[in-house]
Amino acid sequence: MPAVPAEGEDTVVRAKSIPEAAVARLAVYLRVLSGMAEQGLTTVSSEELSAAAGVNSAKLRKDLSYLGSYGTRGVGYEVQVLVSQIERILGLTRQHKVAVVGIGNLGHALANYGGFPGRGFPVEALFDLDPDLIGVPVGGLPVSHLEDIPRVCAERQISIGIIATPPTAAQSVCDRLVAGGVQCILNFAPVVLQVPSYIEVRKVDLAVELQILSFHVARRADIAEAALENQGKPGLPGTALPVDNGNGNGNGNGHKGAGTDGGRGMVVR
Ligand SMILES: NC(=O)c1ccc[n+]([C@@H]2O[C@H](COP(=O)([O-])OP(=O)(O)OC[C@H]3O[C@@H](n4cnc5c(N)ncnc54)[C@H](O)[C@@H]3O)[C@@H](O)[C@H]2O)c1
Repeated sequence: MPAVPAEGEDTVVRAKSIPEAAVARLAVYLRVLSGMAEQGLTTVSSEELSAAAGVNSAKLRKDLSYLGSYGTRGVGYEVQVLVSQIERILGLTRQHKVAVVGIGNLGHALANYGGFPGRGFPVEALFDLDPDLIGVPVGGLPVSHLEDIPRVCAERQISIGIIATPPTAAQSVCDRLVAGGVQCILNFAPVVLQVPSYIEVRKVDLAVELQILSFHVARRADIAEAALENQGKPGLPGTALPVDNGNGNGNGNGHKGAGTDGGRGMVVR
C-alpha cells in the first residue's frame, strides 16, 4: 500500500519541483487573485486570470497544475481555494519579519511603504550608521545602529534582510545579517555577495530590468524592419515569433545567477 504523505509533506514535494520562473508567476497570480477576492469574486476562468496577470493561458494552466489545481470545465477556479494553495506553496501561511539596512533614499521608501505587512512581510528593524538617523523613527520604527544588526535580528527573529547601502558596505552588512540569523537577503546594491550555501539571495537591479526591456524593444524593431523588407517577397514570412523569456508575458524577469567562489565553501550570488 502506498504511504500516505504527512500533512504538509505533499506541499513540500510539489514546491521542490516548481521552476523558479513559475514561482515568480505564482506570486503575480496571488496578487491578482487577492484583488479579485477583495472585490467579492468567487470564481475565475483561466482566460480571465491569464488576462489580468499578463501571462498566456497555456502557461497559466501549467503553473496552476504545479499546485494540483486544474479548475472545473465551464466554471473555472475557485478564487479563495487558489489563494490558499498559492499561499501555502509560497510559504506565506506564516509571517516573515524583514529588516532594512541603509535608510537613505531607497531605505526610506521601503520603510515607509505600507504594502509589505499585509502581504506577510512586516518590517521590524531598520539599520544605518549615520548618527543623524540613529533613533529617528522612519515609518514608525526607530533606526538602530549597524553594529546592533546581529543582536536585534536574533532578538526579533528577522528572517529577511534588505540591503540598501552603498555597494562598498554591502558585504559587511550581509555578514552581519547572516550572523543575526537571517535566512534570505534581498540585495539592491550593485555588488555580488558571498554567502553560506544555506542563505537565499535575490538581487534587484532595475538597470538590468531596463536593459531587458530595451532588448525586447530592439527585437520588435528588428522584426518590424524584417517584415517590411520581406513584404512582397514570395515564400518569406512577413513576421517572426517573439522570444520566449520564460514568464510568458514578455517581461523577462525571474533571472538568477549563482555559482561558487571555489574556496570558502560560499555561494556567490
Ligand atoms: N537595485 C536597484 O534597482 C537600485 C535602485 C536604486 C538604488 N540602488 C542601490 O541601492 C543602494 C542605496 O541607494 P540610495 O539611493 O538609497 O543611497 P543613499 O546614499 O541615499 O543611502 C544609503 C544609506 O546607507 C547608509 N549606509 C552607508 N554605509 C552603511 C553601512 N555600512 N551600514 C549601514 N548603513 C550604511 C547611509 O548612511 C545612507 O543612509 C545603492 O547601493 C544603490 O546603488 C539600487
